[in-house]
Amino acid sequence: MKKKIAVIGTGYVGLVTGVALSDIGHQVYCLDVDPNKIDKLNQGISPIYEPGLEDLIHKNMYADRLHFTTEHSMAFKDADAIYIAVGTPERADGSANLDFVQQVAKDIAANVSDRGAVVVTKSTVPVGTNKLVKHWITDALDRDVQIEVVSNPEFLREGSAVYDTYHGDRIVIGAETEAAADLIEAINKPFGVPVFRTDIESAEMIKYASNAFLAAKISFINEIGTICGKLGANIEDVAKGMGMDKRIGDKFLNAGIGYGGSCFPKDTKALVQIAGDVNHTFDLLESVINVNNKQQQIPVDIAQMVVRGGLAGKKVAMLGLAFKPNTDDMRESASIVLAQKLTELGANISAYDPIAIENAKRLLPETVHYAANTEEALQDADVAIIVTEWDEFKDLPLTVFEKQMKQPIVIDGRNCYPLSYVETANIDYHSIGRPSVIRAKKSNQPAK
Ligand SMILES: NC(=O)c1ccc[n+]([C@@H]2O[C@H](COP(=O)([O-])OP(=O)(O)OC[C@H]3O[C@@H](n4cnc5c(N)ncnc54)[C@H](O)[C@@H]3O)[C@@H](O)[C@H]2O)c1
Ligand SMILES: O=c1ccn([C@@H]2O[C@H](COP(=O)(O)OP(=O)(O)O[C@H]3O[C@H](CO)[C@@H](O)[C@H](O)[C@H]3O)[C@@H](O)[C@H]2O)c(=O)[nH]1
Repeated sequence: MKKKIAVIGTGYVGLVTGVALSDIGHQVYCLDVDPNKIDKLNQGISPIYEPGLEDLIHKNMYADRLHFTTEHSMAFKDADAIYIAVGTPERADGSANLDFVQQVAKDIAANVSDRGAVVVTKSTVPVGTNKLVKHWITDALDRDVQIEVVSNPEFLREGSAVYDTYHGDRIVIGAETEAAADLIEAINKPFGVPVFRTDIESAEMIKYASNAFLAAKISFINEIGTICGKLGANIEDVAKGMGMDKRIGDKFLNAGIGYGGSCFPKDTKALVQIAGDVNHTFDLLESVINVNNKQQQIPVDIAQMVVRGGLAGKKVAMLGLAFKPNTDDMRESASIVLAQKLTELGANISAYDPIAIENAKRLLPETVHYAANTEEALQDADVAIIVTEWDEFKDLPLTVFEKQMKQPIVIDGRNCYPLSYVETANIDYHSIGRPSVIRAKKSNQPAK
């Protein structure tokens, strides 16, 4: 069943969704208000780094199934379904800002075909928003047009977004009517991903609850890691032993310097607000957020403790800037907080990331020097901090730290190397929730 679909917003979610929907055979019009993005896309250039995405853009543009435009009339004309995939950023109080969604609702009212359409919300929105969207559209309509709304939250991860779209664990469809749910289920059928149908409010909540639960798993393991560090236990083994219990599961138990990105930080805060709106204090989630904030301080504390004479005037190499590997996304990356704190302490930062440097330049202190490669970042450094676990760093022979640095002191915020390997190298190595390995003694020391 081939349909005409408009996807509004060509960011990480909208672009991947639009491209994938065209790839399974639909006629897709991706619309964005940013003409630069649309220009690039029309030249076959992806404005974001996402493995596999650009090839799919070329393939489906060539097959004449995938189109990019800033013209609402073109995107909305005869569309069976209109996907909303615009941002829902954080307001100052932590709640979700729905201004972009509301603007799209107005644009739909002004441009939707007379035969109507199903409006599908992919953006992460608070419970009740889809009904508001329907209200916004019908209020602004000057004609009698049939509009249905469907909540279809997105669960893709950046860095593996294309893969996730084809291999997701579930597609959640929250709809008011069977007919609207049937249409969205049929559109997605070629993906072969299991579908879970529910009411709109539950679908909206599934998205926030899922992200909050995953964030809680990370903060939990990070707290256990801190205790392990003080007691000489190894968080990696602890997580492995816990994860073998199928009820716990072995995913999302990697201790590190905390979660970042465009979703977990904002969605956890938004859920605290959503709960607050119905007079519930979400104590557990507030702790999850507090633990995450503390986690980003750990490499700074270690650096202050292990670099003789403090960090003022010292060269700190930061390896990795993106909030996770395989993305150029810098939103809420731990590197931002770290760079600020290190700069305040007078350190000279030399940073390297395989992909995210251009985006980093807009967010990190101006004094940060950007190196062309790992070796340059490490050259004569007094301490190195691994922020993002890119394969490039995980595959690095540890002798590079020995050779390049003034003092081979490595603070690994992502536990990239097995301790057995570190013990063969001539470096001081501190990681998260694992014993430190110190050059002179080469004996295990509990991390502070
Ligand atoms: N990034 C992710 O991994 C991810 C995963 C699941 C869900 N989400 C959710 O999906 C939504 C989008 O996230 P994103 O990361 O793709 O955002 P993004 O910032 O990368 O992209 C949003 C796009 O929408 C465009 N836009 C804004 N207003 C518009 C309008 N009125 N009309 C047309 N285009 C408009 C912007 O120019 C931008 O290109 C958010 O609600 C987010 O929480 C994101
Ligand atoms: O064991 C782990 C797993 C992840 N992280 C960190 O958590 C953050 C988020 O990672 P990940 O979930 O892989 O990336 P996102 O692209 O932010 O994806 C999350 O957020 C999206 C937006 O809502 C959802 O769609 C996805 O399902 C959800 O995984 C990153 O900073 C990771 O470094 C850890 O610290 N430890």
